[in-house]
Amino acid sequence: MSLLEVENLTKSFSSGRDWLGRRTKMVHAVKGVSFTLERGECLAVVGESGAGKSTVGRMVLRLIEPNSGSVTFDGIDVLATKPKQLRALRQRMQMIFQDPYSSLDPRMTIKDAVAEPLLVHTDKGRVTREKEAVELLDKVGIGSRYLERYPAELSGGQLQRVAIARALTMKPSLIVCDEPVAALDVSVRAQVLNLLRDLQEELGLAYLFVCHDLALVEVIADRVMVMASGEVVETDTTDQIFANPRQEYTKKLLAAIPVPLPRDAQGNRLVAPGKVG
Ligand SMILES: Nc1ncnc2c1ncn2[C@@H]1O[C@H](COP(=O)(O)OP(=O)(O)OP(=O)(O)O)[C@@H](O)[C@H]1O
Repeated sequence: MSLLEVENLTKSFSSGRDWLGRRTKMVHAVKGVSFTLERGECLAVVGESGAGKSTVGRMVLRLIEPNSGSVTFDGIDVLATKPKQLRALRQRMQMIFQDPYSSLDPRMTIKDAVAEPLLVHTDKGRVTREKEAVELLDKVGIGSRYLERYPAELSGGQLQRVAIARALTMKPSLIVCDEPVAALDVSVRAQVLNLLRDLQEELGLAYLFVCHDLALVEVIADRVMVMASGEVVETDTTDQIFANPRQEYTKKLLAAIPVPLPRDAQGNRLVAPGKVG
């Protein structure tokens, strides 16, 4: 049994209103998407803007309710869970958003933000909660001098590290990463990507990695699912997608990568996973 099994997910949104204010136009954002994700695996979801990538990621966590289809996480039918059970389940499948600032409470110190899930979901005492938060922050490269600071006092890269630490507090086995480095300065993207890669290896995490930048995908993903207009175009190992894309759409996406990826004379990539930046 795979960690995550997604079958035939479909989602339409109504957008636009007629002269009476009634919603009219339907956007078919996701049409019959199926895939699996193994424990410890990174599956990238790529495609142009509007392809339906984020909607798929959010439906897996039921942040968006699908119209139809099924999501099975660790044998549990996610779409059938009751609110209390879903809250518990969401601790084991977390999400990291593009904008780390919006995922953190501006009035909470960094240490409290990371310790908060332990307060809400466990009966651990304050000392233990704070100790675990400090350890996690250290693991993501946030030193002790930032513990009592507020989100507004940190850079985008530091905030994304904090958001990652918070996502790890409850020891999830799956993290949906929605464009986790897109909003960061180019100079810190590789560092955060490296961190995600290292954590994946160390903790055996599975990532559903929503990303429009194929250059990043090649570094972190084991497999790639290409989406266009709400549908899956092709899914294959990262090496196959880059070396032998089967679909024209995938070939066009690859051709649009602005800087050719560094390769040796045999065509192998020179930047090994986990060695970026
Ligand atoms: N809440 C919503 N209401 C109406 N339409 C929506 C909503 N969310 C998404 N859509 C539409 O669904 C389609 C897929 O959006 P989605 O954000 O999943 O695409 P994406 O591939 O993640 O693109 P991007 O990288 O630009 O976010 C788009 O046409 C989008 O406008």
